[in-house]
Amino acid sequence: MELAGLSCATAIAKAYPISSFTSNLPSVLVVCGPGNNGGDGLVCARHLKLFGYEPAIFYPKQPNKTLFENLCTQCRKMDIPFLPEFPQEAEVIDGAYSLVIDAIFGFSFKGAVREPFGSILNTLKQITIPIASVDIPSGWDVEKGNKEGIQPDMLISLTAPKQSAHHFTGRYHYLGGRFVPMALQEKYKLNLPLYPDTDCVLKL
Ligand SMILES: NC(=O)C1=CN([C@@H]2O[C@H](COP(=O)(O)OP(=O)(O)OC[C@H]3O[C@@H](n4cnc5c(N)ncnc54)[C@H](O)[C@@H]3O)[C@@H](O)[C@H]2O)[C@H](O)CC1
Ligand SMILES: [K+]
Repeated sequence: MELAGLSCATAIAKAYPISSFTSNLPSVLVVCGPGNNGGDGLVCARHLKLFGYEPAIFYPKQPNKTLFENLCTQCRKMDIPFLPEFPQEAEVIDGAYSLVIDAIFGFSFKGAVREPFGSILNTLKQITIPIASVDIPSGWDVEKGNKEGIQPDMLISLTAPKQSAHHFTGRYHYLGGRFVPMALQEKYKLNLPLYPDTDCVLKL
């Protein structure tokens, strides 16, 4: 999770460098879901802060587990605010932030979206600032995607692109999570591209 979150922040900093924003402290809204995809989001927020961005986190369903509690503690100690509620108006998000990180659901998402995430995703469908999705655009079927769902500007595929990545039409697709042992890559015929040097991300 640490390496996944670092990969996400690194890829985001490459696609949206601070110099590309009008503000030199670009505000980033990181929306975290209840599973490990949300954990990747928490780690990503921390690294974005270290890279000079101004992240704020919305984390409505926090699991009662030490791992996630510790990740939250680290964020708080780095003065990253946790929003008490989600801005329901798309215009409010467009006005307050430069970028949204979607760390709501990853590969374990299934069925119809339950609240509060249904309303959140509906609002995210209306914003005009770019969305960067961690691993899978939230609300998409892992294999089939979702034509009616959010359409992110960026996708960071972790470990390996999932089947639904074929439906991604945004500008930036990165691979991150350089931690799969060779034996596993061979066993599952992952056929992963080579990362350059010691980089933790690769633009696809
Ligand atoms: N395992 C790995 O190799 C790595 C995984 N990483 C990241 O982890 C996610 C997958 O995490 P997981 O905890 O399995 O699940 P999710 O975060 O995708 O979500 C589960 C969470 O969501 C709830 N849920 C499921 N469906 C719905 C729904 N329809 N409505 C509302 N809520 C739903 C469910 O109850 C759980 O609470 C993977 O994508 C990566 O981001 C790391 O990359 C490290 C390597
Ligand atoms: K996601």
